[in-house]
Order: sequence, then structure tokens, then C-alpha cells
Amino acid sequence: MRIAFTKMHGLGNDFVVLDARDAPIPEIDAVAAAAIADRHTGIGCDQLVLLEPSSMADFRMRIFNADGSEVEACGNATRAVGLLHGSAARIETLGGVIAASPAQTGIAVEMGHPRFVWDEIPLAYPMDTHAMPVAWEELADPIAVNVGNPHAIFFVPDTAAVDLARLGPEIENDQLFPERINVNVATIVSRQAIRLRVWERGAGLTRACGTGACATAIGAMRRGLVDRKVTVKLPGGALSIEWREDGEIVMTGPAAESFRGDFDAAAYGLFEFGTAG
Ligand SMILES: N[C@@H](CCC[C@H](N)C(=O)O)C(=O)O
Repeated sequence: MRIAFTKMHGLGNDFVVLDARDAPIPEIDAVAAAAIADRHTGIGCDQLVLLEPSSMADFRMRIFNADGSEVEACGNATRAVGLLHGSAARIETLGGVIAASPAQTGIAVEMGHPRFVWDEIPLAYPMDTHAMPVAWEELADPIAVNVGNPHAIFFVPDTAAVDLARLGPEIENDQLFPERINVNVATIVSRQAIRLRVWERGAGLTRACGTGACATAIGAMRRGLVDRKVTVKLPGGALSIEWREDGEIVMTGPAAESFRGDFDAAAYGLFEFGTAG
């Protein structure tokens, strides 16, 4: 059996998208997701995205990191899937129902409302998430924000000077974060602009992280450092993030399709229905 896929990206954060909305495909587990995402022996991507029917929205989007872990949210993938769908859509995710629609500058996504309480992040024990009294070398006093998925944000003088490849995994896997964490290092450029690099939970350094941009913008707004609408500049390009007065986060930016193909299901341990196990 062959399974069709679409390779897509949002600012260089890349995805293998499998569309099972109309015709089911074999169940994707963590092992298969990691194998497909592998850049040496698989197709290669930061996240595997699986579209399925939904009873509460237009369709369901499941997201697997490159390490196989299934997660709640992915901003860039939501824009990519919005582009693939071609019109406005309500999308069920593990993080809640979100809405994507075509916009002048790409795809706009209503990402939901941010959460700040320690057990909503989640943290291992109670702590003020607005100014956390913790540090990993020069990375200190982060803000924690959950925008569907968990983020820690460190404001630093120069994002390029941070050894994120070394400190990122240390913080991601710290026992303070029982579900691990996405690690953001950000520099305030002006009241309308932020520079950002992200170590993603389960995927490592990526060219861009949409939820990281949302969480960082909200963290900077909470600290009074920027206005309620900002441009977040990532290595792969820029996103516009607005925190509306009604509490909704709106992320707007580009997405693109790279190519389409198909793969042999058995090569990833996926078997036709009724033949698995
Ligand atoms: N690249 C994504 C985030 C993907 C999930 C994240 N690594 C997590 O584990 O929460 C984005 O654009 O938001």
C-alpha cells in the first residue's frame, strides 16, 4: 500500500502532511512518525501532520514532533494546513479548536487564548509564571506561557549569542517541566518588533516556530515591553502576532507547498487495515 503525502513548510519549519479526511490510512504511532520524519532514512521533516475527520470542527489535525511525540499545537503547520484546505476552516487539535483563514499576507490563524497558571503550563510545582525565579547559566527569569503547547521565554540582549543547541535540550528536559517545554530566546527590537530563536520540544532548533512567536509576543506584552500587535522575526522569516482585546491570539504569515509524493507504508511498519499485528 502506498500513502500520499504533501511536503509543506511555514518559514522553513517543514512538515509531511498526510490527509486521511476522506480515505482512512493505517494508524500512525510514535515509532512510525519518527521514522517518516527522519532526515537520513525517512522523508524528513520537523513535524508530521495527520488530517482526520472531526465531529466538532471541519477536520482534525494531529501533530507529531520529529521524535515521534504527539503534541497539542503547531502554529506554522496550522497555516500550512489552512493553505492546503484552501478556504476558512475550524480545526480540532489536542490544544483546542482553532480557526485558519486566507489573509492578504498568507494565512491568519486564531490560536485561542493564552494560559499562565503554573499547572496550565504545566510546571512541576507552583511558581509565578510571569517572572520565574530560575536560571540556566545566562538564561534567567523566564516567562512561561501555554498557547495550546508549553513555552518558556527568555529575554536576552542578543539571541545570536545564546548557545541554544546546548542549553535548549537541557531546559527542555528539566524536571521543572513534566511535559518538557519549548525554549524561546528573544530580543526586543522595538515596541513593534521582536527577534526570536526557538529550541523546539521534540524537534530541536527549527527555522521558525509559530506557537513560539505567539507565546513570546504574549510574554513581551505581559511585561509591557511591546504593543499588542508585533512582528516576530525568526531565522526563516517574519510573523505578525496580535493579542486582541477579546483575548484571542491572531498569528498571520506565509505557508507554502514544496512537493507531493507517496511512500511505501510497509517501509515504516504501517500495514493495510486488518493486516497489522
Ligand atoms: N513548529 C511548531 C511547534 C511544534 C510543536 C512543538 N515542538 C511542541 O512540542 O510543542 C509551531 O510552529 O508552532
